[in-house]
Amino acid sequence: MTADVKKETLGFQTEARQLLHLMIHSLYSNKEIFLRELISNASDAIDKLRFAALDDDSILEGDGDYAIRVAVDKDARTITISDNGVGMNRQEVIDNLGTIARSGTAAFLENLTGDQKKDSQLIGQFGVGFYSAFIVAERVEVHTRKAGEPSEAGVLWESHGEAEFTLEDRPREQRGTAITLYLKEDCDEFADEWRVRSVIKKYSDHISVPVMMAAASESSDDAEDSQDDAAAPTWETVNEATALWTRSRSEVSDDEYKAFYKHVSHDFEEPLTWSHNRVEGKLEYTSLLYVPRRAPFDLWNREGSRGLKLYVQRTFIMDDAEQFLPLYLRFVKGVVDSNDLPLNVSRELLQQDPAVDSMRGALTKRVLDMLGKLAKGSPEEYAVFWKAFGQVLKEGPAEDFSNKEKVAGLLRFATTHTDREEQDQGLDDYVARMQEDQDKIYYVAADSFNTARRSPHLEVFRKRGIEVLLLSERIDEWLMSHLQEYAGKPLQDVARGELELGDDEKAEKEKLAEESKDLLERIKGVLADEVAEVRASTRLTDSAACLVVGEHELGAQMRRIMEAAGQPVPDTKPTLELNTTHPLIALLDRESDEDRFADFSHLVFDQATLAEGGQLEDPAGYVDRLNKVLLQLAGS
Ligand SMILES: Nc1ncnc2c1ncn2[C@@H]1O[C@H](COP(=O)(O)OP(=O)(O)OP(=O)(O)O)[C@@H](O)[C@H]1O
Repeated sequence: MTADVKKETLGFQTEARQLLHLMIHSLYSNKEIFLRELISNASDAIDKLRFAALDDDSILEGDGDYAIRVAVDKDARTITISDNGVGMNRQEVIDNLGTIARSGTAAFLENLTGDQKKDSQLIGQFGVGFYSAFIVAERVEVHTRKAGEPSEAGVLWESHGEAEFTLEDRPREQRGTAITLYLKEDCDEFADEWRVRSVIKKYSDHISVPVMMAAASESSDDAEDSQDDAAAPTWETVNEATALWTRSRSEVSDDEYKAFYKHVSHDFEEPLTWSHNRVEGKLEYTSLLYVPRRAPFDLWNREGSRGLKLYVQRTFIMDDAEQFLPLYLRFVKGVVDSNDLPLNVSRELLQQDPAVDSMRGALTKRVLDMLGKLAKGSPEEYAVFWKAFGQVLKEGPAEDFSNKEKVAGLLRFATTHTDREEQDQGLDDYVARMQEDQDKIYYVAADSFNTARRSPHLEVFRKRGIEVLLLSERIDEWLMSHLQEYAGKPLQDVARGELELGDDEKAEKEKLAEESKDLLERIKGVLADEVAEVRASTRLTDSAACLVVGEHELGAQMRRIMEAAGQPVPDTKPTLELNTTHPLIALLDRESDEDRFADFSHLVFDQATLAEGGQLEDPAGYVDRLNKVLLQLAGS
């Protein structure tokens, strides 16, 4: 018979071992969370079974009374969490409790610094799950049997949370999973019934499955009594046990909303804000949407997990239902519970269902309104949001044409108004500060904040006190190409096309062009290969020159990004604009030596390229010419 028992010892996957080690050593100050994690897993296991039973209820073996039971034994110093959920077979136990298969894990582990304090914050972002048992336990036993399989299929998993675990066959009458923690010496508070009750109330009230403990009157500190109770306890429900989103808003406290967020998001931090709504009418559904405080590791991974937990008439259907929100709102977490979708809905069906489309439209508006409210009501919290998710929101105008204006109102920028790197100015702020005769929203794009801020293109704007948005993120120029206007005001790149800030400017420009006609032509002759045109500038006050691209051409910043990505870019030349009042340009005008004139012209062009953060085609040539001029000036 013993041959059947098949006990084997297996090693944890390296990453799992790392995680275990880290967890045990860094989450010490927050021990009680293990209970939340294990109850959360038990509730997920029950949700999964409930869902599987929609197809075939024989899997329930006649027991549809779902419950999670928590039993403590003070003398043995154990706590056991059992559920009658789906359970696991041998292979699933190996896969789930010996490795870490979740996406983002690798990224998480790469981010570890070895600094305990920092790492424990990281782990908070990551969600710890089953392994958190080892924060309080020196040994953990998992006895489980998959629903629908015979009792002989039961498996016992056991580990001290170090390098290995063992696995053996152990029949189990009851389907589902029982996890027993043999508590560390200084963790025996978790074998105390009242302590455990209070932790359950704190974290698991919102879980829709009853979490039960032996009735209070029956368990006592007396060792003998608790043994008797263990034989036939009367169980009573400790948590609220109604799905939180089905309750009315006025009945749910902020703490409950926060606890529920942690359950659905596996985030340790509190959410920034949330929105809970019941919709009645043509479509009936309830949604509870949260905005997290921090970006998950897989935010930039297009296959990363996103989407909402979908329930149909309170039955859990799937995680990560991404059809209910657009990609640029992929940071939103929460639940949607529909009364209209069929219980057997699949991902494929969701894609085709017109009800899903209209829910998506409404949920998108909800999220945008929630963000709008946050921005208005608590700008500091909104700044936290913007730091974490601003770049994702910038994808909005391109992805979601119908909400372009709404999304644009939520964007935040650095501008010349504050001249600080913080992106904290909205377009509404900008529009409110616009000058009387100003009809455009101006921006400059560069590859860093400082390059943008020091751009020669800004000179005339600064002189006239006209505000300019300072853009320095890769996505910005692309964003602007989709945004085009806000509040009826076109967005204008200050480095593009001909600039006329007022009527007087036009006349001035014509005058300048006329006066310096010869010089401009002379330079154009020298730089014919580099520039499309040379003209007198009204943009500059301090700098000698700047480059300008055509109204409909690729911006310089976009061009650099595309080149860096190895993408083909159209072969167009910029226009060189000169500040004809600048002493250097005056010097150029007086230069009669043609060679020196050519060197000077190239220098001016190269400097204009450098000032906007561009790369020189021939940096060595630039250095040669510059040195030549310097030596001449020094008289040698
Ligand atoms: N009580 C349980 N019943 C059935 N399966 C379970 C149970 N507890 C854990 N598992 C399985 O083990 C897997 C790993 O659990 P773990 O808590 O480490 O991660 P997770 O639940 O996937 O992620 P997180 O804890 O961050 O939510 C689960 O996905 C689930 O498949």
